[in-house]
Amino acid sequence: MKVILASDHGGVELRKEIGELLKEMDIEFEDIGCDCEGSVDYPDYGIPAAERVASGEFDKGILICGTGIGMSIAANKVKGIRCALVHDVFSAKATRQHNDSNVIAMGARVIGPGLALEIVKTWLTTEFEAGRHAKRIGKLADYENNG
Ligand SMILES: O=C(CO)[C@H](O)[C@H](O)[C@H](O)COP(=O)(O)O
Repeated sequence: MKVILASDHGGVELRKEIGELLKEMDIEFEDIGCDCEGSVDYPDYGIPAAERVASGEFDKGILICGTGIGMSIAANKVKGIRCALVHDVFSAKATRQHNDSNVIAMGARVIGPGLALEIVKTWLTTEFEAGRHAKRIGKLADYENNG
C-alpha cells in the first residue's frame, strides 16, 4: 500500500507524527508538505494529493488542516475521490467498510495526536465490505461521470 500525506500550516506536527506511525507500520508513503513556517492555503496541498490518489499513483491519502473541513472539501472536488472527514475511530472503520473512502481528512485543532493515530491505524487496516455498499458507490461514480 502507498499513502500520500499532506497538510496546511495547521497540521504540520500531526502530519509528521502520522509519518512516524506509517514508518512503524512499514507502510510506504510520500509526505508532500507543507514545510511551512507561515500560512499556506489548504487547496494547494489537498488537491494535488487527492489527484495523485485518483490517478492510482497512491492507494490512499491522509490530509490534515486545522479542522479537516477545508481539506475534505478540496479532496472531494477531485473526480474519483471519496474523502471522509473523520474524528472518531467508529467513523474511521465505517467509512472504509461502507464508503470505501480513499482519503481521510482530520483537524489538528479538533483532536489530539493519540486519537488521530488510532484513527489512521483503524482506517488503514479496515477493508471495504462491498455488497450493498458497492451499489451506492456506483451511484456516486455515475453522478460524477454523467451528472
Ligand atoms: O480550511 C480549514 C477550515 O476549513 C482549515 O482548518 C485551515 O487550516 C484553517 O482555515 C486555517 O486557518 P488560519 O486562521 O489561516 O490558520
